[in-house]
Amino acid sequence: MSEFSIVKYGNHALQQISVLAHHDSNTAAQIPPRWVIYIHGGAWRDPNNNHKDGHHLIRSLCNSDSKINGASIDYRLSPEVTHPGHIDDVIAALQFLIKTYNIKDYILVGHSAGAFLAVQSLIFSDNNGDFVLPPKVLVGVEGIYDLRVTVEEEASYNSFVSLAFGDNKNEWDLASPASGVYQLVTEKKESALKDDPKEIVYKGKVVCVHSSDDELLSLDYQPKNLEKIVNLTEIDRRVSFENYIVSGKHDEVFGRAELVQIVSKYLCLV
Ligand SMILES: N[C@@H](CC(=O)c1ccccc1NC=O)C(=O)O
Repeated sequence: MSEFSIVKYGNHALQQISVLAHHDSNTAAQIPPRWVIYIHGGAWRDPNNNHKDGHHLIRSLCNSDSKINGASIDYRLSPEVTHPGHIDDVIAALQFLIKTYNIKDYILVGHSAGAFLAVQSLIFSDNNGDFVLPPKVLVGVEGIYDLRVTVEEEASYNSFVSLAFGDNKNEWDLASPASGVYQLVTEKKESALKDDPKEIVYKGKVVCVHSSDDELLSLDYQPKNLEKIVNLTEIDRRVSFENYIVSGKHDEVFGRAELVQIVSKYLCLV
C-alpha cells in the first residue's frame, strides 16, 4: 500500500487533505469508491492537532481491507477564521473528495471539535446551497456537540469557544448540532410545527465513541447531547444510534486499537 499524499482543495496552507488510496496507476477512476474520512479536533484553534491525527486509524483500516481508502482533512483555524469558516472548509473538502474520487459510500469520523464539524456537515450547505452526500456512518469520538454545554462543563473553555464562534450565545445555538435547534430524522414529518427543531434527513447511523478517561470532556456532558439529536424523534423516524465507552485520554483515543476495532465493524456498510 502506498503512502499518504497531500491534495489541495484551496489556496490556504491548511486547505489540504492527506489521502491514502489503493490504486495501480494515478487515475482516480481505478480507485474503489469506499472511504473512511477523518476530521481532526483541537478546539478549532490548536495547530498541534492536524490531519496526521487520523493516520493511525486510516492506515490500520486500509491495511486490513484492500478496498478501503482513507482521507484526513485539514481546515483553517481560529483566530484566522471564525464560524462558519471552519465548516465551510470542511464542506469544501468533502465536496472536493467526493467529486475527485467519485466517492459513493463513506464513513465520517470526527474527533472533538472535528466531531462537531462532522455533524455540522449534515446540517450546513456549501456556498452554492448544495448539501454534501451524507456518510453511511458518522462516528463522533470524544466529541463536542453543543457549545453552551462545553462552557457549562468547564468555564475556561469559553476562551476557545468565543475565539471560534464569538460571544453571542444565540449564534452558538445556531452553530451547535445538539442545541435543540436541529434534530436528525430518517424522514420528514408531513407538517412540522413552527417552533419544532429543524429536521435534518439522515438515513445513516450515528456512532458515539467516548472514553471514561477523557480528562477534557467527561462522559456526563457531550455524549448525552449527541444522543439527544436522534432521540427527540419518534421511534420510526429515529436515526440509528450506537454508543461505545472506550479508554484513554482525550488525545490518545484516535491513536488506539479500540477505535480501529469499532470503525472496522462498520466497514461492511460502505
Ligand atoms: N489544545 C487545545 C485544547 C483542546 O483541544 C480542547 C480542550 C478542551 C476540550 C476540547 C478540546 N479540543 C477539542 O477539539 C487548545 O489549545 O485550545
